Amino acid sequence: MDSATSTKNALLKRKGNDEDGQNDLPKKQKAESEDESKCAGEPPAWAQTRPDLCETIAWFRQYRSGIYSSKDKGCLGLLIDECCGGRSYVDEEIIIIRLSGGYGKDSKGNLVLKQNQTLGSGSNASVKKSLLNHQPVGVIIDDVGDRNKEIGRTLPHRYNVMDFFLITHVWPEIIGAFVGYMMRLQKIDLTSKSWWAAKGSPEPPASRDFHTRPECMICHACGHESCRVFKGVWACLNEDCPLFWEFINGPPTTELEYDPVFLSHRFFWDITNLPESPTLVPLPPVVTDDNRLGFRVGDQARRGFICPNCRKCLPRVFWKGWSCTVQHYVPPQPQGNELGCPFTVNVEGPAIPIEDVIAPPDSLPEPLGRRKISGKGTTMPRGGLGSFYNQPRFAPNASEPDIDRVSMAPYVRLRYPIAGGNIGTVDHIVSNLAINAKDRGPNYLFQRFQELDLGLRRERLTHAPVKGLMTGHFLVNIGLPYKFVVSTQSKSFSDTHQDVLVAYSRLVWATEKIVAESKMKYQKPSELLLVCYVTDMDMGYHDDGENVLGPTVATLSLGSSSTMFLRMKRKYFVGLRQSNNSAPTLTKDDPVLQGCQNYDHRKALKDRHSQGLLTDSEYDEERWKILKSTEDAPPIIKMELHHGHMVVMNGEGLQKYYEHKVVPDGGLRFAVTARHIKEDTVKADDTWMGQYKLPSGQAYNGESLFV
Ligand SMILES: O=C(O)CCC(=O)C(=O)O
Ligand SMILES: [Fe+2]
Repeated sequence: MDSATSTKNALLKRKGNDEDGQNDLPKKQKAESEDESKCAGEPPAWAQTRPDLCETIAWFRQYRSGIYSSKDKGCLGLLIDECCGGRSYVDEEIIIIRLSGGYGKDSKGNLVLKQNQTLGSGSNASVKKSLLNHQPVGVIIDDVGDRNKEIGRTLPHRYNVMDFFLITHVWPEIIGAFVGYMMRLQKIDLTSKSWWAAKGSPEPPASRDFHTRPECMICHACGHESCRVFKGVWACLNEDCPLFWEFINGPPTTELEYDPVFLSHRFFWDITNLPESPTLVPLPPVVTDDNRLGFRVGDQARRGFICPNCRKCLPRVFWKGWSCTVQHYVPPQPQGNELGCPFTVNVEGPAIPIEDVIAPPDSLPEPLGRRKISGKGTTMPRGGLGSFYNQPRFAPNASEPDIDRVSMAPYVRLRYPIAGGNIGTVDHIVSNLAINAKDRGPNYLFQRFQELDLGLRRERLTHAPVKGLMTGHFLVNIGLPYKFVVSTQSKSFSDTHQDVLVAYSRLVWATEKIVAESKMKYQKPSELLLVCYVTDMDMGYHDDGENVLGPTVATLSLGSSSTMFLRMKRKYFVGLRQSNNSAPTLTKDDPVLQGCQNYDHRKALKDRHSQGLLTDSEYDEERWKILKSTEDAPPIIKMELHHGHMVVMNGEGLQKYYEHKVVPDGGLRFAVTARHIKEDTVKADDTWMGQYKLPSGQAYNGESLFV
């Protein structure tokens, strides 16, 4: 047995003896055992939240399960957490863990295998692929408490990158009542000491035995060869054999322990001959004038890097660039390990000209009447009214708008009424080249929004499926705090640059006009949200929050184009609500909106119920007969939003019953949204932040600013 093996056995033994009378130990022994519970070094990369890790480590873009794989290469990365299985084992160079799939919690909350596993599909097939291909697999170890149970040591951080490993064995076992698979991995680099080895443990041996292999035996029933995995016992490991998991000499009398040779044997790999040598951790780039744009808004803009000082994963959080700062975290994010490191990669540079993000317009505006519906595959029209009208591209099933060239001239107004009574209206207000080029108009604002220090950053979502998940875009909130989606630190209107308020005044003009027509009471916007998108950023389906908002929401688009979709929320479209994997329930107070699934039938039932012809339970029973939780509602409105355009959603029902999403084109784009926040939803101390009176000279009149 080499010295590495004896350390390991010590580790294994200690795992079982954790609480064994530590207090009675003599001083020297106690100090040694305290060292045993600490790691010898620091990980090459670490993160406090899973999203930070997944945005930074290219071989582990897996937000939920423990295995990340690619279709071609198989398993690329895995996470060792608290539930790696009963017979799991971790030492300085070897890891033995279960494969995933088929596990669930029993009545006591223990994770148990609930069905047979196979290697035929999903992540288990990817493990097999990596085994056969000698694909390096990156491993991360997670410490949820103050000590990872598998390794028996306190790890320095929550998520810790270990190293690259190769999968050496995959075999089936009986786990509880079912067949489950296990795998053994060996660290690729055997020359340097692993950072997770015990503090004070010896260096790895200089020379290694690469010849010894575990003892193997051939099963007389199936002819398969299986190696000795467990100490003192042997069983056939061919799951198709009648003698599978039948131990010769009878079932083991004690708990199974790994055979020392199975743990200690090592394979030699010529690293240069492996299929590829991926990068373990990405170091920060050197940003130059030549490559700046790519990091600022292009292909590299969403990459994460490792801080060279403290090795923290740095996802792109700030519009200005990458920054290793405690401000990445907002309560209730973990507060530990905040090193206050000053490292930054700044990507600020000269403003990107508007011409670079919108294609040059082919011509001046076409006469509005000559509209052609474009065919499939045409590219997004850019550059103003002329090209927009050449290719209006309404979504299939989506409604066509009424065109109004007068009431908001020189803007053209496309009005989408929402079917079914009192829901509301959506106005798409189309600008043109002349409007965009006017003094302090959209072209100017696009430039200024890049030059001003607006404080744009990605924020942690408050109701995220994965803790720490960030918005897919940069944002900053002005005026009253708007906390529906993210807990944003708001800036008051009085602390906001005049140029931002120029955008605000344009939205005030648009909303005043539209609300006046609707005969609703005008509620002035008291909040302004600036959203900035670069490559790969978007905003999925959401509503803006009918409980905290007045009924009017208006957005000004600046820069690159995008498409906005509006659809009925699923629970109203199908009449059933379903959260996660739970069984569907009937939508309470189903309004049965025009355009929902089974409208006629559902409406007839609702009418009979409200006339007292059906009791509550009869109504529910009848609904269960016809409602099916099938698909999401198709979008009823699809709007192409180009530079300078505005959208006004007016009506509470639009946020309550409908949801919208924005799919940007990929270039730099700002969306400026004005909302009225209900004051009773804001802390009294904060109300001053939303107070703002446009000084004379700042109100927009539809042409240019009054100056
Ligand atoms: O990007 C946009 O145009 C709209 C953004 C939006 O829906 C929002 O901020 O809630
Ligand atoms: Fe929105």
